[in-house]
Amino acid sequence: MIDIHALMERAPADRAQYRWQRTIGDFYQRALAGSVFYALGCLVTAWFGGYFSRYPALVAAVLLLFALLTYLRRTHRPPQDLNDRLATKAWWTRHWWMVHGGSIVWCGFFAAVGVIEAGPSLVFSIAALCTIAYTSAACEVYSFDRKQALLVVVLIQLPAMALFLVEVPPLRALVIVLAVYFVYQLAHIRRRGREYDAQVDVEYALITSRAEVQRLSQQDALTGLANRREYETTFGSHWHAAARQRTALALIVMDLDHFKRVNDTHGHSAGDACLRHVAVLMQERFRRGGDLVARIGGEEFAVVLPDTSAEEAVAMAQALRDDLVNHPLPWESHAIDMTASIGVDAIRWDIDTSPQDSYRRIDDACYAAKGNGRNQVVQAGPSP
Ligand SMILES: Nc1nc2c(ncn2[C@@H]2O[C@H](COP(=O)(O)OP(=O)(O)OP(=O)(O)O)[C@@H](O)[C@H]2O)c(=O)[nH]1
Repeated sequence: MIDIHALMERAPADRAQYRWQRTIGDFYQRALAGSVFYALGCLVTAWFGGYFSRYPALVAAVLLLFALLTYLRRTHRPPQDLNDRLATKAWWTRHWWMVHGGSIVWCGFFAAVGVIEAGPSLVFSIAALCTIAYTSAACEVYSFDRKQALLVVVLIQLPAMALFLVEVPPLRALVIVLAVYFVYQLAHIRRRGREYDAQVDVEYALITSRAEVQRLSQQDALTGLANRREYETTFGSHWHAAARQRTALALIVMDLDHFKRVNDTHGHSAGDACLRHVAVLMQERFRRGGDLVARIGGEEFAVVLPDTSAEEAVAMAQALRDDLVNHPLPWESHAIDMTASIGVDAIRWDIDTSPQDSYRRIDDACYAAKGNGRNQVVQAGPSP
């Protein structure tokens, strides 16, 4: 069964795709009960008309067909992968055939009742009321596909109405009433179809704004890197997964040197440009899927490196330090030089007992790098 909330969580790529997937779920669920109601209408009509004894073969055949269609509609589930366009299209077409099959069977039964009764009897009125109820329900539940909804309404009644018009003159008045009601139903299908689309629009707007809110809550607005919150979540989950499997995980903590001077000398917007420049250099350096580059403070950055040994991480940190030195930021007529102090290490499973422990150790190494004269990489040792 397709869960609309789950569908909203997964947020399909675009609105058309969302509508398509939502419609498949709605179609399956809304078509489930249809044949049961047809069967009920047939039972009531047959009961009051004494058809069980007079026309047992007709009643049995109609009920059997409805039972079969109920079974088919229930078991014909939508494909698991709703992104599989071909499979969903094929499912869609087959499912409509099942729905139209029910309409045709009812129309045949309705026509038979009209011919048997040969006039507006109580039994015929029951069948006619059922027909009106079914067409009204079809306008309502199948409005997500206006053409198919129209076809359902046509197939349920129009062939029988044509037959009555020609073969059963006492029923012509009813045919006229049904024809008038049919015009109203056309308008009803259009209106409900528009409402369905409007509802999909609202849901999709909700999905996209929720995705945007989530993105903003994870992203640093100035640089576009992950923010501190996202870093903590990601590093925490990598840390625990790596601790369970005893795999390598490394962390780099980097603090820009004398950044206050950049602001004081060149202005705050130059400082902002430097931070963005550093972010670009870091993203270019750490491209491997799974690596996370984050801005975790004003001029403090972190890089989470899964499956990375201490030696590899130290080499990467050196390369990052070199990147900064070799790529000053072009600013107005000159260039702004930047250096950074960097702490780095792989998680030490013998001494680190939590992600916070690991961070503290490596952050201490970063400050040791500052203390040693800045513009250098220090590999963290055990906490003092
Ligand atoms: N332009 C800009 N500056 C920022 C931002 N966030 C923090 N800063 C500045 O970064 C500077 C950090 O200064 P300090 O903590 O003294 O560090 P520092 O000058 O880099 O000196 P050391 O870390 O000791 O090398 C401050 O001047 C902050 O105003 C920001 O988003 N944009």
